[in-house]
Formats: sequence, C-alpha cells, structure tokens
Amino acid sequence: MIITFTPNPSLDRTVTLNAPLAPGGVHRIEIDQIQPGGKGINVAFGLQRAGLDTLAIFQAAQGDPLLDLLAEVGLPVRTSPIRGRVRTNITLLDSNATTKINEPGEKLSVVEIAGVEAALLNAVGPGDTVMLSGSLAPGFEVREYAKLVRKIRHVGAWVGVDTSEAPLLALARELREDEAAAPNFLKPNAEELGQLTGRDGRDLEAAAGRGDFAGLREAALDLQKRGVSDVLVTLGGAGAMLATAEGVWFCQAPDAPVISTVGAGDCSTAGYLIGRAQGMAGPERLALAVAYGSAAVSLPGTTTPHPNQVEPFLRLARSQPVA
Ligand SMILES: O=P(O)(O)OC[C@H]1O[C@](O)(CO)[C@@H](O)[C@@H]1O
Repeated sequence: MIITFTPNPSLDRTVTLNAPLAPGGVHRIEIDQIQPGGKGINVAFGLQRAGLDTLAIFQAAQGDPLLDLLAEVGLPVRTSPIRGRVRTNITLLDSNATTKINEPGEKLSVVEIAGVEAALLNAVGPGDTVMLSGSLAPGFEVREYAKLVRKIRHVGAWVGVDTSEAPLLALARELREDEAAAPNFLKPNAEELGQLTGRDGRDLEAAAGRGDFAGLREAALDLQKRGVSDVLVTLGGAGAMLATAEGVWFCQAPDAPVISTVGAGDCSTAGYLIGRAQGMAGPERLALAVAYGSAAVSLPGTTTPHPNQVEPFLRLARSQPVA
C-alpha cells in the first residue's frame, strides 16, 4: 500500500485569462476550472491511475467541496475532521506564463493536528510506502515532517518527503543532528537541494544547464551520507537527476507542449513511486519520473496523467550515468 499524507490540501482553481497578466490591469476569465489539489493528493491520483493500491490522508470538514470532488473520481481517502474549510489555491494562466497564488490554509487546533496525524499513523504498517508532501497548514510545527519521519520509520515503513521553505529548512536542521530524522526518499528541486545542503541552488541549476552535474551530485551524496537513500532532484523542463546507493543518473526531459506546470513535480514523484513499486532499477525509475513530469505539463490545470498519456514520453526518456 502507498499512503500519501497532505498536511495542507487544496482546491486548485485554474483561470485562463483573455490577455497576458499585467499588474494593475483588468483581466477577463475565459476558462475557470476547479480541481482537487495538494501535493500528496496529486501523487495519489497518479498512483491510482496506474492501478496501484493507494490511500490519500488529509484533514477536511465533512461536506467540504474537496471531498465531493474526490468522491466523484473515486480516490481512496481517509480524512480527519476540522472546523475550517480547505484552502483554494489559484493558478493564473495566460499565453506567457503560469502564475500560482497559494492560500496559507486555515489554522488548525492542537486537537485537529493530533487527529490527522493519528489518521496517518493508524493507517501505516510495516512494509508500507508513505509519501509526505507539501506545505504544512498553519498550526503544525515546522519540525512536523522530521517528527513524522521518525515515527513512520519506527513502524518499519519506507518514507519519502517533498516539501519546501520553513518545513524543509527545519528538516535540514534535524538531518544534520540525527540520522533517525532522515527519510528514505527526498524530492527537492535544485533550490531546495541547495537549502538542504548549504549550497547555492541557482549555481547548481545553472551548472546542470551547462551539462555539469558535479555540484548536484555532490549535494545529493551529502544527503545520502546523512541517511537519505534516494534523492530525486527535479530540474523543471531540463529533466531530473536521481542518486541511489547503486549510482547517479540524469535524464533529460523529452520535449512537451507546456499547457500547465502545476503538479508536474507531484506527477514525477508518482512516476518514481510507481517505478519503485514495480521493482524497476534506478535508471528506469528516473526515466518514468521524468516522463510523468513531461506528460503532466502537457495537460491542463492540475491534471495527473494516465499511463497511456505517459507512454509517448517514456519512449523518449533516457537516463545517463553521472560520473
Ligand atoms: O502545499 P503547497 O506547497 O502550498 O503546494 C500546494 C499546491 O501545489 C500543488 O500540489 C502542485 O504541486 C497544487 O495542487 C497545490 O495548489
């Protein structure tokens, strides 16, 4: 079973504007779409569409519109009740760019936080895979991911984390002090890898753009020394790098028409987890992660691809060893 935990779920509202976004201007909405969102929920969609046994865990009030949308598509979920509403994150699409505006989410009480964490920990058993994804709703401590990683590893499950900003920095601090806080898997982008390892992420990304992966590789190996076994570094339209105990590889992203980049990283995570569940070796897992990301950007809004939409990109994705 692959369990995803989304401590700050969202409704994703995507509006397509009639003209390029101009600060201070008046814009008309041409298309307005609402979809379920939040990083762990997006990952669970990808897993479900690939036929894997998955469960998405998060908090939501009874009757929240997010639950209705998820019920319509039949995603297996386990929720813990809260008083507030799930946040709405807005994506503004124009012919030039994707602009994302994320709400912080409503503050959770101590009881609500304990409730959703209990829902997670009660669901996890030895041998499960658990993916902890996204920001933390206000009320969670920034150290929450490090605490949950320790508890989940203690149960004997494999655990991955994909987060950013304050919770990522808190995880980085704990990783320096205690190997038990290390997840089995991390999915940073170059900037986040820089933050995790005390490097300049922009330099790492710029060097990778010139075909020089030494900095990224060294940073990923630093994380491995602190107990993280697999590090998938997503590099947007350039592709991704994977470091495991078996080696380090880079896979260039196949060309894809870019419709919406929202959720592409979550789809790469889903691709990675699907490859792992299917027993693929590192280079194949990396290629699948990259192909999922490419397929995702070619779809509107926060849409997770089906395997048949990934297939054309997978045929073009080739992982190369990074020396
Ligand atoms: O939890 P965060 O970092 O605010 O990100 C949530 C947003 O990211 C996404 O999960 C896409 O990665 C959206 O579905 C959602 O709106």
